[in-house]
Amino acid sequence: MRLSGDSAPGSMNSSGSGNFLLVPIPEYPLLDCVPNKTVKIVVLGASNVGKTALIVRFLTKRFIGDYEANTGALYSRKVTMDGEEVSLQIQDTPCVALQDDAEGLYCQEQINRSIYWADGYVLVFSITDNSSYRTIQPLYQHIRRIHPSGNIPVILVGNKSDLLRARQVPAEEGDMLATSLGGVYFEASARENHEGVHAAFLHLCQEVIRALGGGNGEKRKGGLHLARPKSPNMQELKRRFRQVLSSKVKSATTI
Ligand SMILES: Nc1nc2c(ncn2[C@@H]2O[C@H](COP(=O)(O)OP(=O)(O)OP(=O)(O)O)[C@@H](O)[C@H]2O)c(=O)[nH]1
Repeated sequence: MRLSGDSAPGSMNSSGSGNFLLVPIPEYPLLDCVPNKTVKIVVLGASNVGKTALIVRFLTKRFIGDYEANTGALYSRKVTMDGEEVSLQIQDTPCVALQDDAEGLYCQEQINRSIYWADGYVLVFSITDNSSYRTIQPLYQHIRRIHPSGNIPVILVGNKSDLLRARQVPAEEGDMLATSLGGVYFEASARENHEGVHAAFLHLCQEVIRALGGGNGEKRKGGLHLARPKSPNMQELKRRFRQVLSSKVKSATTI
């Protein structure tokens, strides 16, 4: 589906006009995909922490005030990193939740598939919501169960850093947790700042490329075998585009 701008289906140029471009990944590779350089990232976290807002901010530099609870959209973009073209694929996911006993994690099958599929992980909590922070450790353990061996490129994002007065999670705790997971902590505000969000995604992309050894071959062997997540259907995409193009656009920053 081609909505605006000059991108071929399945690709997004990192430069260009201020048009809002979110293009679904097709089920089959397209000719303009960058061979051997695909970075697959999944964004995970509890409800309402800003997963969709972060992705939209990263891809478009914009913040859209309200999002419907998402069912898991997959976005594609072509970016240039360190002078090389990379096909970046970002999977948004429905929320995960702790079970009542706070031991286990409720994770839809669709999310498990995304975890298996991905090369890198953005774990998001809101600095204003301690329970979303407490979800991160079990979430990481869940990822580990799906990928029992090997390096797991991960970043931890404490979102909503603009809401300082409502802060429930100190930055030091975010730092410590990220370190214990083998990742880096970023505090960001999808609402107020593009740079922080961009820096976080960029860092993860670089980690993924490093972990894949510059190529895109068969990465982690073993673990569960789960099929690639499905692209969102056209109806869902049309709905999301309408939403994005509606008057709810709060910021008119252009790419
Ligand atoms: N103040 C503030 N609000 C934010 C920020 N990021 C997101 N929000 C708001 O938080 C709410 C949830 O944002 P979403 O992006 O839908 O969060 P999500 O994690 O995808 O939510 P689920 O679909 O429930 O999983 C929305 O009302 C956003 O406007 C932020 O950085 N600061």
